[in-house]
Amino acid sequence: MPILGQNQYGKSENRVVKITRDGATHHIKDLNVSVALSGDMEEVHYSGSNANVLPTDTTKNTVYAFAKEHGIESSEQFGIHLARHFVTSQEPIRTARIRVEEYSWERIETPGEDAHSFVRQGQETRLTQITYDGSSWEVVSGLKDLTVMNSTNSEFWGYVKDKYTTLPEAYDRILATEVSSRWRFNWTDDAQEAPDWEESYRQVKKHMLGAFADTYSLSLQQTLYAMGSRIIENRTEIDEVRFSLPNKHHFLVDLEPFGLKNDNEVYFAADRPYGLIEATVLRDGVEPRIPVDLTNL
Ligand SMILES: O=c1[nH]c(=O)c2[nH]c(=O)[nH]c2[nH]1
Repeated sequence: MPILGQNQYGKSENRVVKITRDGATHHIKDLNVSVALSGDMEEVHYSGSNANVLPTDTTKNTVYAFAKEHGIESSEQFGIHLARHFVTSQEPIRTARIRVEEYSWERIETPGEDAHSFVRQGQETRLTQITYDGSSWEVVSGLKDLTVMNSTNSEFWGYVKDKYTTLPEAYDRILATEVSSRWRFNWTDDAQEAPDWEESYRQVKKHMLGAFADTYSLSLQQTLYAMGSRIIENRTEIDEVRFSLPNKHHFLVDLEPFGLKNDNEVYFAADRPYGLIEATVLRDGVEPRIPVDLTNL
């Protein structure tokens, strides 16, 4: 008889918006929450017995009920509450994995006292993934779609050249990328004090952007390592950072045919193909756990 391999189930992409009303000042948390549960689920696959199956519909309801009962302090805190609930309340459920995408809203400043108008931020999407097996936690947070550019302080030269190489060496180029990153917290058990998740996110983003801006870059690889190192060196709660950085190439346009000199001013922004630079930066002595392919996380 064929054997059942890894399996998980749950409701994906529960869109939950929580408004907290502090008088006339309102606060928004806007999340996309995906629940994946696993445990003693052989029977439902082998015979169709649903005796161990908490319906995916119930997992959806739990997300909404928890938004009311526990509030949404941070994506991480919310995910931790949910994961703990599923594992501790249902015997057959051994592991819960909660993924959260968070969309941020910026307040529209108005002259009056009211503070209930918002504009969706066009910047990054914040991410977290919580995994709980009843004894230890793994929290991997991150972001995607954070587009950044340096209009100078980037070079690329001295690379290998073979008979197919045509790329001219660049001594002053644009460096642009759309950052996708994940970072793993070293908080793993309830006995340790949990990090301040909101402050941690703000600081990680600040260090990431600071290192991108400050690094005089000889390659995107070097910039990536600088960004990761800045986080590891400044944030003791984080042991591992992974980046996937598409090199958003900007090619100088040849304006000679029009009798014009292009003095590093006019570029063609290519969307594909793109160089894809990916790496993990780790605290010394730590084993990597973030998957190599971030699209799987
Ligand atoms: O920063 C870069 N790294 C590369 O590996 C590379 N390869 C390439 O063609 N351009 C670049 N730029």
